[in-house]
Amino acid sequence: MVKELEGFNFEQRHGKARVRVGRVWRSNDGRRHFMVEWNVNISLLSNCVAAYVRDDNSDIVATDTMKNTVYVKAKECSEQLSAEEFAILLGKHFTSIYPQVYTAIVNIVEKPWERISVNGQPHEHGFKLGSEKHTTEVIIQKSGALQLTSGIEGLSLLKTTQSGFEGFIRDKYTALPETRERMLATEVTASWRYSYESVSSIPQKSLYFNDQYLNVKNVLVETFFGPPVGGVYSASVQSTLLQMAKAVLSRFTDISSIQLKMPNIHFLPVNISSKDNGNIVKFNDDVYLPTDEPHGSIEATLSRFWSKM
Ligand SMILES: O=c1[nH]c(=O)c2[nH]c(=O)[nH]c2[nH]1
Repeated sequence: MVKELEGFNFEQRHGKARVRVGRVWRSNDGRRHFMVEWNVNISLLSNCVAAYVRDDNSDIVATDTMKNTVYVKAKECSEQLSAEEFAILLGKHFTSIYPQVYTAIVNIVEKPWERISVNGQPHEHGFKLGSEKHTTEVIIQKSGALQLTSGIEGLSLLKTTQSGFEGFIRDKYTALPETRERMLATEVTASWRYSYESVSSIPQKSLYFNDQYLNVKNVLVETFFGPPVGGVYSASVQSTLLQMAKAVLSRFTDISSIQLKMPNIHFLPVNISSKDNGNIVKFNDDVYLPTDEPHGSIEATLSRFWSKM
C-alpha cells in the first residue's frame, strides 16, 4: 500500500469504451464476403496507482493505445472469428504484454448484420440488420484463468394466447382480474456463463461460440412458445422463465449458469364502457392497447449446484 493511500481502501481500473469496429473477410476467390460489426469495451486492472497519487503515468496503458489495439488485432485475424474469441484474444494480449496489467475485462456487443437473400438467393456481399444482439464478456487473468459469459440482448417475443395469471395475492390494492387468456410479450435479455476456466480449455473449433449462441437462442424460443401446433400454457412469466433457463442448462453441458431478464410487456385488453350505456362494444380478446411502460420486471439466475459461481 502506498503511503498516500494509507487508511483508505482504493480500487481503480481504466479502459476504452465503445470502440466500434467493422471487419470484412473474403472467400479465397474474393467473391463471398463475411462481415461483423462489434462495439468493444475494454477495462484493465493494473498496478498504476502512481498516476493517481503522484502524477506518474509511467505505468499507464493509454486508452488510445487500447483503441488502436482493437483495430490492429481485427486486421490480424485472417479468418472470421466469434466475438467471444476476439474478446479472449484481446484480453490475452493486454494481460500478457503489459507486466502492470493483471486482469482484463473485455465485453463486445455484436450488431446483428445478416446475409440478405435476393430472390431467394443468399447475396455474396449484401447484409441487412436483424433485431436481437449477441453479447459477450471475458474476464481474464494474467495466469490465463478466465470467466466467459455470452448473451442475447433485445430478443422480443410475443404470443397471443396460452398465457394466464391466477392465484396471486389479492388485497385492497388489487384490481387485476385473474385470467387464463392473455397476450404474453417480453424482451429477453439473457446471459450465460460457460464453464471453461482457462484459456487452454476453450474449444478450438472455429465459430463454436456463434453456433452455441444460435443453439441457446433456439432453445429459449422453443421453450417460450412450445410446439408450433398448440403451443404450451404459461402460468406466469416466472414459470416460463424458469422452464427456459432449465432447458438451456439441461441441453448445454458447458454452460454453468444463466441469467434471464424478462420484462412483462403489457397488452391491455380494450374495454370501452360509458356510465349510461355500459359496455359499448363487446370485446373478446381481440383488441388490445400495446404499452411500453410501466412494465413488469422479472429476472432470475439459475446455476448448476456444483458450479463455482
Ligand atoms: O406473469 C406475471 N407475473 C407477475 O408477477 C405479474 N404481475 C402482474 O401484475 N401480472 C403478472 N404476470
